[in-house]
Amino acid sequence: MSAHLNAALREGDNPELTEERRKATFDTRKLADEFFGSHLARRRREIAKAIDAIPELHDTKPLPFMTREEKVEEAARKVFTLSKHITDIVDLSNNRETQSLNEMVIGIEGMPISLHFAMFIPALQGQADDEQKREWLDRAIRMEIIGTYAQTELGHGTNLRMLETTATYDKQNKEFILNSPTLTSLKWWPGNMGKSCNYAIVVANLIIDDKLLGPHSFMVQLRDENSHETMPNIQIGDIGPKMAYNSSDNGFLKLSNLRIPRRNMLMKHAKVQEDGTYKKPPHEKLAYSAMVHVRSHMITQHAMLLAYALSISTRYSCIRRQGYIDPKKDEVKVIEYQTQQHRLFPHIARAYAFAFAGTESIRKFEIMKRSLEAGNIELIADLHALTSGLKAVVTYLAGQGIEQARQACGGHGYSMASYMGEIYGVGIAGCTYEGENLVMMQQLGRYLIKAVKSVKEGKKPTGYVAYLAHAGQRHSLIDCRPNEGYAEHIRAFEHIARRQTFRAAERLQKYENSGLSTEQAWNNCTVELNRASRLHTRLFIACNFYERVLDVEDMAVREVLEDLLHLHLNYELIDIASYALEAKKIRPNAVSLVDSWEITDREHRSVLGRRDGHVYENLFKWAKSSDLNQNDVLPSHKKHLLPMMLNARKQSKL
Ligand SMILES: CCCCCCCCCCCCCCCCCCCCC/C=C/C(=O)SCCNC(=O)CCNC(=O)[C@H](O)C(C)(C)COP(=O)(O)OP(=O)(O)OC[C@H]1O[C@@H](n2cnc3c(N)ncnc32)[C@H](O)[C@@H]1OP(=O)(O)O
Ligand SMILES: Cc1cc2nc3c(=O)[nH]c(=O)nc-3n(C[C@H](O)[C@H](O)[C@H](O)COP(=O)(O)OP(=O)(O)OC[C@H]3O[C@@H](n4cnc5c(N)ncnc54)[C@H](O)[C@@H]3O)c2cc1C
Repeated sequence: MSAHLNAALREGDNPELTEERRKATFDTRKLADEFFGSHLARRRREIAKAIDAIPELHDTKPLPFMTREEKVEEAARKVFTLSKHITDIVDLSNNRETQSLNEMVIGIEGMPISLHFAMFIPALQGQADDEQKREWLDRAIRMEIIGTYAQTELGHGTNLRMLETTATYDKQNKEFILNSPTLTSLKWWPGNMGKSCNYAIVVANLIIDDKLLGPHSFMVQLRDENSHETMPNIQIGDIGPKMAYNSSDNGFLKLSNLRIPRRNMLMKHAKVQEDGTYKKPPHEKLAYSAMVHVRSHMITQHAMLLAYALSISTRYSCIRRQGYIDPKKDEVKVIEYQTQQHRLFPHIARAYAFAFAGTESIRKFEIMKRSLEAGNIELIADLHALTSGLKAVVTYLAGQGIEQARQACGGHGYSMASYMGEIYGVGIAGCTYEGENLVMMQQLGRYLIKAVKSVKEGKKPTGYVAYLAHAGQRHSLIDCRPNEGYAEHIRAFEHIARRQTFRAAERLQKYENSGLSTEQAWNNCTVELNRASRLHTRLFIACNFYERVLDVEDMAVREVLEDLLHLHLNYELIDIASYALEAKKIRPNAVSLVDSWEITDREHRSVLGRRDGHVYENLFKWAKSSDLNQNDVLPSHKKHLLPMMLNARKQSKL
C-alpha cells in the first residue's frame, strides 16, 4: 500500500514503526470503519479532536502516579468539566459514543457516574412506569441526581433469591419499610455508592402480608440533594481499595427501618396497589433487565480492553530489539520471533471477532427492547442465553489475551508505564461482575439442554441452536476439505459443539435416571455443561465473524480480515502447529492491524504503546516524574530504615 493511504503515518515517528506502517496492505481507516462501524469510527475521530481542544479534559498527571484520593478527585473534576461540554461533543442517547468519550477522557479506572449511566438509567428505562419516569428518569438524564444499582450483598451476589434486604409493605401508611436485618444483608459492591451517589435502585425481597414475593426494585434516596449528607436510617461508605478500578467508589449500604412511599417501587411490570394487592410481571425475570443490558454491552467493552493491550504490545514489539535470528546480522525486533507472533496474533484475531460479536449482542438487545415495548416477551430467553454465554467467554478470553500481551512486553510490561496492570485488573473484573462467569455458563447450559430435548422430541429449534438438529454431519475434522472454504470450518465447529451438548444432555439424563434429584444430577454435570456452553458460544463468535467478513466491500480490508478469520478458525479449531502459516501472513500488517483501532495516546495512557514509538526516552521521563523521586532520601526511609541500619551498625561495633 502506498504511504499516503496509511492514516497512521506521521513525520518524526520512530522509524521502526514507520517501516511497519509502510508495509500495510490496506487503509487503516477503512478497517476501523469495520471494527467500530463507520458511524462510530467517524464519531470517535471527532470526539478525540474535540477533547484535544479542551485542556481541562486532559490528565493532570499519569493516573498510576496518583493516590486513590487523587484519582477519585481527578475523575470528579473531569465529569464536572465534561458536564459543561458533553452535549456539544456526543449524542448522550448513544451509549457507544458516550462510552468512547468516557474512555478517552476519564479512562478505564472508573468515575463517579459510571453506574448512573450503565445501570441506574437503564433500570429506570426498563422498570419504571411512565409517571415514575417523569419523576426520576428526566432528572437522571440531566444529571440533577446521581444514582447506582444496589443489588449485591455482603453474603449474596449470585443467588438473588436469597437476598436478605427486605421491603415490607405497610398498608396503613402506604409505605415500604426497607431493612438490612443482618451483617450479610449489607449491600456491598455497588459502583459509586460509597461517596458519589445520592440515589440508588435497591433490589430487595418484597414482603406483603408475611408473604415473600422475591426480588423487586425500589428507588431510595441515599443523601440529601443539597448538603450531600447521608439521609436518616441509612449508613453508607466506600468498601476500600480494589485490585484495579480504584477511581470508582464501590460502596456498602445499611438500611434500618427506612420508610419509602409505595410509589418508590418500580412498577412498570410488577405492581403493588394501595391495599396491598400484588400484580405479577408478565415475565418473572423482567426485574433483571438492567443486568442483561450491561451484559450485552460488555462484549464490545472487553474487545476494546483487549485491543488496548494488544496495540501496546504489538507496537512495542516492533521497536524492541533483543537477540538474533541470524547471528551475523543485527539484533531483531522481538516481533520477528515465531513465539511472539503466536503469542499475539490469535488474540488480535479474537479482538476483531469479539468486537463483531459485541455489535451483534447490542443489536439483539435493541431488538428485544423494542419487541418488549410492543408487549412481546418471547425474545427474552434467547437474549439472556446469548448474553450469558458471550459475557462469560469473552471476559475470560480477553483476560487471557491481555495477560499474554503483558508478558509479550517482557519486564517493561510489568511497569505501570505500560498500563497493562490496570487494563488486566479492569478486564478480569468482568469475569465476576454482572454474574460470575461459571454461573452464567450454566444459564446458557439450561437453554441448550432445553433445545436438545426439543430435538429429541422431533422438533426443529430455530436461531442460534438450529444446528443442534442437523443430522448426518461429518464426524471428524480430518474429513474437512480445504477447498470448501470457511463454511466447512464452521460446520466442523457446529459438529464439535453439538457433540458436546448431546454428551452433556445424555450424562444429565443418565444421572436423572439413576434416581438422583434434578438438582444433584445437574450439579454432577456442570463441567460438561459449561464445556458445551463454551463451545456453543465460540461457534456463535466464529460464525458471526465469518458472516461479517462476507459483508465487507473494500477488497483490501476484506483480504486482511479473511487472514484474521482464517487464523481465528484454525486457532480455535485445529492444533497449535497449524497456525504457523497464517502467522506469517499476518506479520507485515501487524502494526497496521492495531493502528486500525485508532486508539489515541490520550486514551491509551501507555508509554510502551505510544503511537510514535518513542518509548525509551519517555520511559526515562516517566521514572523521573515519580513522587518517590522528588526527594533524594524519602522521609519514611529516614524514619524507619536509616535508624534500623544505623542501629544494626552500632550493634555490630559493640
Ligand atoms: C458528564 C459525563 C459523562 C460521562 C459519560 C459516561 C458514559 C458511560 C456510558 C455507559 C454505557 C453502558 C456501557 C456499560 C458499561 C459497564 C460498566 C460496568 C461496571 C460494573 C457494574 C457491575 C454491576 C453489577 O455487577 S450489578 C449485579 C449483577 N449481579 C448479577 O449478575 C447476579 C447474577 N445472578 C443472576 O443473574 C441470577 O440470579 C441467576 C441467573 C444466577 C439465577 O437466577 P434465579 O432467579 O435463581 O433463576 P434460575 O432458577 O437459575 O432460572 C430461572 C429461569 O429464569 C431465567 N433467567 C434467569 N435470569 C434471567 C434474565 N436475566 N433474563 C431472562 N431470564 C432469566 C433462567 O434462564 C431460567 O429459565 P428457565 O430455564 O426457562 O426456567
Ligand atoms: C468491580 C465490581 C463491580 C461491581 N459492581 C456492582 C454494582 O454496581 N452493583 C451490584 O449490585 N453489584 C456489583 N458487583 C458485585 C457482583 O455483581 C458480584 O460480585 C457477582 O455477581 C458475583 O457474585 P458473588 O460475589 O456472590 O460471587 P459468588 O457467587 O460468591 O461466587 C464465588 C464462587 O462460587 C461459585 N458459585 C456460586 N454459585 C454457584 C452455583 N450456583 N453453581 C456453581 N458455582 C457457583 C462461583 O462460580 C464462584 O466460583 C460488582 C463486583 C465487582 C467485582
